[in-house]
Amino acid sequence: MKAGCKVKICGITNLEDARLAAAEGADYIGVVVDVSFSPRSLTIEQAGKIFASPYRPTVALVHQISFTKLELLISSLKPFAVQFLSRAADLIVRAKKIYPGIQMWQSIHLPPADEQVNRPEIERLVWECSEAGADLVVFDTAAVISGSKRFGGTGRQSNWQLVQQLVKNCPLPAFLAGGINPSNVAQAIAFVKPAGIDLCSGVEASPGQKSLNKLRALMTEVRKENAL
Ligand SMILES: O=C(O)c1ccccc1NCC(=O)[C@H](O)[C@H](O)COP(=O)(O)O
Repeated sequence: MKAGCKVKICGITNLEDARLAAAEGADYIGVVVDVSFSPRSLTIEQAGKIFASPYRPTVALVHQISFTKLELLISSLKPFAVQFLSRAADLIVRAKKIYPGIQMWQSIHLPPADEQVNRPEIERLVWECSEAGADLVVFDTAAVISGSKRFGGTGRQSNWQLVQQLVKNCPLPAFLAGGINPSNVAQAIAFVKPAGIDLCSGVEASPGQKSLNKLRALMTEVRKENAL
């Protein structure tokens, strides 16, 4: 991975937003596939056009997927990477043998900043996915929204002091996600020093629709930080 903080714009639901994110300078785009608790989720069929588009390496986000469904997803979409929102060490071991050219990313969820964290458990998950052969981890926030637990797309920050330590000690490249937006992205990059940032709701006009102004404001801040 080249120097400078990478940017993944996630929760892309349509081709125009994929084009916009690429034109504004994002490095990756993310599409949530068949995730019941996401308002931005697409079926494999709906996601096909975005994965076939030429804009940016595209990551498929999945939750509690079977190996058979994972094979179907990979053969249909040919993603740059698969990002697992639930624990997936066993799937990663199997998938790496059959699809060595496809990156396997693991989301690791922390609670919102004002809640207690089980740090040894988080460190164990990092170790587990590293041993399994994952290429990258994403430290994201899980939170209860409107009565149900959401593993991503929450707009909530976790404890960035803790993430700073986790990133520093992580054996894999680590991205920061959760509640990043144009007004806090400079602090996120300068303080946590992640290999990349991953965001969704902070650059939207409404759920599932990206905002050109917010994307542009975000990328201006990222470029300033990357130039320091
Ligand atoms: O975006 C969603 O709707 C979503 C729902 C369930 C799981 C993951 C989801 N998005 C994945 C992402 O990678 C987001 O960029 C990440 O969770 C951060 O979201 P946000 O706090 O909205 O920036």
